[in-house]
Amino acid sequence: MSDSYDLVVIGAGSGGVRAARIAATYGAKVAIIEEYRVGGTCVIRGCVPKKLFVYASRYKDLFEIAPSFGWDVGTPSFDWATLVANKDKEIARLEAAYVAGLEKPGAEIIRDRATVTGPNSVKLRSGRELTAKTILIATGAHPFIPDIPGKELAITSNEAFHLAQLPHSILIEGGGFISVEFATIFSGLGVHTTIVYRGDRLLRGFDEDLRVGLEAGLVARGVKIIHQTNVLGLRQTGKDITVSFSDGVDAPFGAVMFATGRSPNTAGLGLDAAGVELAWDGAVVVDPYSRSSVPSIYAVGDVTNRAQLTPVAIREGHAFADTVFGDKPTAVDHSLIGEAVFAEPEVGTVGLPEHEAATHGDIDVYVTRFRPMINTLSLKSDRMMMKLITRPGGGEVLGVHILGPGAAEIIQMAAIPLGMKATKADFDRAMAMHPTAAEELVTFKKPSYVYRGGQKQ
Ligand SMILES: Cc1cc2nc3c(=O)[nH]c(=O)nc-3n(C[C@H](O)[C@H](O)[C@H](O)COP(=O)(O)OP(=O)(O)OC[C@H]3O[C@@H](n4cnc5c(N)ncnc54)[C@H](O)[C@@H]3O)c2cc1C
Ligand SMILES: NC(=O)c1ccc[n+]([C@@H]2O[C@H](COP(=O)([O-])OP(=O)(O)OC[C@H]3O[C@@H](n4cnc5c(N)ncnc54)[C@H](O)[C@@H]3O)[C@@H](O)[C@H]2O)c1
Repeated sequence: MSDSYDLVVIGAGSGGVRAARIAATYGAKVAIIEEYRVGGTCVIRGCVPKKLFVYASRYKDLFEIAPSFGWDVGTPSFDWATLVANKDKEIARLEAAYVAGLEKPGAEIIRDRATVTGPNSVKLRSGRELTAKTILIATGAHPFIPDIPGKELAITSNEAFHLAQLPHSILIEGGGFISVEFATIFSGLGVHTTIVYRGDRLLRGFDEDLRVGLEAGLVARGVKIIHQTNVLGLRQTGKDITVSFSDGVDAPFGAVMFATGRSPNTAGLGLDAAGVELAWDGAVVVDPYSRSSVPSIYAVGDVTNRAQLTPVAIREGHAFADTVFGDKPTAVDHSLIGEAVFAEPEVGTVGLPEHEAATHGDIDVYVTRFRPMINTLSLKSDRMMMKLITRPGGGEVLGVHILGPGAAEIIQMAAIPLGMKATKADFDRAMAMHPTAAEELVTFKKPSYVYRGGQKQ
């Protein structure tokens, strides 16, 4: 096999796989190097296994309301080992599909660790050296772990997917996506779950009503939330880990998990030697076409820290291949990225949150809260929240925020009219589907409140 390529991709995750596959389809000679498993974080230890675990955890809620529909489900029991084994089988199937998707158009998969040795050269751990007209850095990110005594006793999301058994209790540090999704998973599977967060409310930056509703929903499911507190240190005490908190309290937990953000994988990659500019956090600095400060080196996905989401990495990888190998220069538009948090209750959001929209001119806000129909026969008191933020008088829709069952699925569809700059009148023209939760989005009559000159009225 020759060692010179049109394209060498480092990292076979969401961004790298898409870029390699499309470049190969355009006729480029492509090698893609992966040190762990093809598919990357999303497939192997991110989105996909996480969502499978979320499904598993949601049975708890369903079992609770089952009697209200006449079902007697006895005392349900749960087997963690079965879930992990079935999840692993599905991940192996997906990995094989990703390998086939790369091999079909002729990309060569090299299972090794790569470092960059120059603008057009890459060295593998095995000693093999490759040259490439273009190098794509798609190495992703890794969990950031606060530098505290005993940090090695804690797990991150990486380990959470392969625990030998569920702990009796878990403390999760962080107030972002991974913290709330894993709090949902662990609490749903019967683990006493506590979140410790340095801020005053989870999911900083999200619309305030989503944040309030999410916390209420997690608490209703038995998750304890400690605010404005940090973990200062961990020590082993018998089978437990004793945590020292910044408020002076010490407490034991069966496990401790850091969900404190993810840092770009650039350390030891040789990018500095090649002259590639990195940001303060180690991210590769790129232009709108994902080109780094070295013209032959590009970067896509989490390693650029633009938005650490799989569809964004995929879009960037595809645009890179179109630009460099398809004669179609394509810049990715990062201005409207919808987000879903697969917590319980689920969060879906696209466009401006209220606190931001209110600083961008006058707005009307339509909000509704109601009991999801699936809960109406039971005593479950969860509320669903839907919010539409528009320009005054039924103008352009600026934001849609949903908390509750199906939020992610609904928001995926709401992202389409928002991208088309749809108005409230456009929403209202759609005939409602009844009975659904999403019909609320097309049947709002009067604003719940408005902002004029930045003031809520
Ligand atoms: C627990 C968790 C849940 C998530 N859930 C979601 C979700 O629901 N929705 C969503 O959109 N996003 C989710 N994400 C984020 C998503 O997984 C990432 O944004 C996405 O995987 C980024 O793709 P990437 O191609 O940039 O990097 P990755 O998918 O991380 O791929 C990078 C690859 O590069 C390899 N690599 C690194 N260095 C080298 C080297 N030197 N040599 C060879 N190979 C190397 C790594 O082994 C890895 O396979 C989640 C992330 C986590 C951790
Ligand atoms: N559903 C999804 O789309 C999904 C799910 C999981 C992860 N992701 C992606 O992966 C990224 C990483 O997830 P994450 O939850 O680790 O990151 P995050 O940025 O969402 O949250 C990190 C949290 O850790 C806290 N934190 C950071 N440094 C800290 C420190 N030194 N001490 C204490 N707390 C600290 C932050 O305040 C924040 O609350 C997300 O930003 C997201 O882009 C997406």
